[in-house]
Amino acid sequence: MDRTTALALLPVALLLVGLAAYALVRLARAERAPYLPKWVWAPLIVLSMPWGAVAYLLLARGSTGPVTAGGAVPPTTPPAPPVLSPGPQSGTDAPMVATHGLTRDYGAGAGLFGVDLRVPRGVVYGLVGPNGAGKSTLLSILTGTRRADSGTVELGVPRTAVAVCPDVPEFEPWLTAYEVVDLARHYVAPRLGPGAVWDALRLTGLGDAAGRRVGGFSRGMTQRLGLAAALVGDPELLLLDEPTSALDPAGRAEMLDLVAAMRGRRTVVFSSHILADVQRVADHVGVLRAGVLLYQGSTRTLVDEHLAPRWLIRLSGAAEDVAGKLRAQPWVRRVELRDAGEIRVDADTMRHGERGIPEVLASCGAGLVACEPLAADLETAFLALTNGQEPS
Ligand SMILES: Nc1ncnc2c1ncn2[C@@H]1O[C@H](COP(=O)(O)OP(=O)(O)OP(=O)(O)O)[C@@H](O)[C@H]1O
Repeated sequence: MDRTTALALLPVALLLVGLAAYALVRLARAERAPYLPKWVWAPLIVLSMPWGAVAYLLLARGSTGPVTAGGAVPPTTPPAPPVLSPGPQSGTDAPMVATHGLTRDYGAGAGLFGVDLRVPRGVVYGLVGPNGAGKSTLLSILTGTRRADSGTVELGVPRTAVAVCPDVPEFEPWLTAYEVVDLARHYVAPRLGPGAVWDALRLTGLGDAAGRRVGGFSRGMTQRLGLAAALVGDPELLLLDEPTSALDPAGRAEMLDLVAAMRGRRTVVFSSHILADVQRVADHVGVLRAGVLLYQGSTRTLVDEHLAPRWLIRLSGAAEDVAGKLRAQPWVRRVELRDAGEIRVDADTMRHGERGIPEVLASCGAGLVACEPLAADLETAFLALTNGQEPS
């Protein structure tokens, strides 16, 4: 080869080497490679220049795309890149979701401020807060559809193992339910067969509606379809925005059972304004107010911490004596004498009640039927934390 030909071919050679180098860098940074192990891709890229590099870049692009709303329809415009430092974390104790100082300031006090979220693996995590607390902002940053001003998000799984379901999922009205979920399968889990589509439809109670066009679906059915589309890829992390908002009581109960059954197998983060629902299925809870995470941890602990020091006493005989003696105790705040020998007592502290009530009952020789602390619920704890602001 003469010098002139060699010089003419130099840019092409540089381009091929550059392409291979770029593919190798992408491969090295990827958590896992599409279809083949990483150690197979590396020599393939080098030895079959440029075809190995081209094939890798095309396939990798398809397999690491953004998580789709409802897991079904690819977004028409790419979402703004969130502040993300994904990378799976090692060890079973590593949280499934961890944010560090997540901030999105909309101005005038609205937004999200320094949120350090920790979602352990395998839990059902309920996100609650009053109107405008920042729940949607937080969820949309986690899903990658909104950008944070500062802070980071770490996910314990690749983004391909994350599925999202918005509160009002939207689908092309002329598609059937089967086609919607099948489309999601093609996009997020082509390795799975049509059986996965049927499983997801049946699980969400849409097996009989598989052939119906979704344009005629009610809001509740559309919400279930969104969940089916999200579940078809067998995600490890499921992010649900108000999953029960459009459902009637029976549909809500079914959806909650479905979510509860995922505990241990998947990690579910869901926002809800129905605190009874959250208390029923969420073993962990995060309480947001004005963009600040006021509490996160076990739902049980939150409720227990706000147990009202209040007891219900049932007596077999006349309760007036006992009520009178209780009123005379310095640690008793309030005594309510009810019909049928029932007394409700508010004490200063749980400890005072636990010790003082049995003493008073014994000193009166009262015929005791029952004496039980009145359980607080998540609503009580929530209102105490948020200064009486209603959840929304
Ligand atoms: N794009 C935006 N630009 C400016 N302000 C916004 C924007 N999005 C949300 N906000 C404001 O940020 C605050 C938090 O909103 P966000 O929707 O995250 O709260 P939320 O807890 O989901 O409320 P809701 O329960 O009412 O849906 C609100 O005051 C809202 O008005």
